[in-house]
Amino acid sequence: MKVAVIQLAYDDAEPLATRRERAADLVRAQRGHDLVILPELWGPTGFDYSRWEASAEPLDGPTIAALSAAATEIEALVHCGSIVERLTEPGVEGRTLCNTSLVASPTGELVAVYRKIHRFGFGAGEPKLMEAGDQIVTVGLPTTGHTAALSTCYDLRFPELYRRQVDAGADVFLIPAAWPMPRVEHWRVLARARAIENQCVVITCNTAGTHGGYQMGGASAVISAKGEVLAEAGPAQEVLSVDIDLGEIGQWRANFPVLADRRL
Ligand SMILES: O=C(O)CCC(=O)C(=O)O
Repeated sequence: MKVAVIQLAYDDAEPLATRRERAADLVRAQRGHDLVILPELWGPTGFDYSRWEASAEPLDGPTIAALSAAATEIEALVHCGSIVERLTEPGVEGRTLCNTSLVASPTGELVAVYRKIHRFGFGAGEPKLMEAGDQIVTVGLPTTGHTAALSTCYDLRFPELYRRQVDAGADVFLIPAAWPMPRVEHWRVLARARAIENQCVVITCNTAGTHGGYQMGGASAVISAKGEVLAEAGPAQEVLSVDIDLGEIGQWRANFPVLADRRL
């Protein structure tokens, strides 16, 4: 499976419509890849919370429209990163926003919707303004027989989520983020840990640039089920293009069957 990881850079000045067009162009430029992935909240911004209300959109809004058209054009599965979703009715905490990841199929259908379970902000940002998701979400990787599970940014700090994804049949983790530079070592180490402990391929897609006063960490990566870093981006905008041998996951799990030794 050939994957393109689009580590998008943005700042506070670029209008959302321009950035959406730029992201769709970047996806279109990845013809020949089976899977393309964008970062978390690349449109509304990860850290300028004041923009979230105005940039919220429904699941069938302009972001999925632009990116599902691009997915159809290049016939790839496209993880659109995440949007600020406008829910059709208030959730259990009375809010109408969610940090929601979307996946478009190679024929342009919306095939996965994941609402971020662990909200980041310690009382501000997501916990204050958004509902939390409560569903494990997986998506089949077309023609491969493998299954990817979705999570977002701060979720990476909660290993129990990934065990549940493994129990749901996942052997690939797709993790978009807006992870800041001061904690980039946590990002790198935790991504490798999730790969090693779960014997899963991990594909992370972070943001670059500075917005809302926060410098983003980059270091998006593709990590094998053995925990080898197959490719890693630097701190600036960059597209990683990696051919992953998904067959190695089963071989590694058979040769070193650590998951079979779990004590539940
Ligand atoms: O956990 C962290 O250090 C960063 C998390 C984050 O920025 C997010 O979830 O948006």
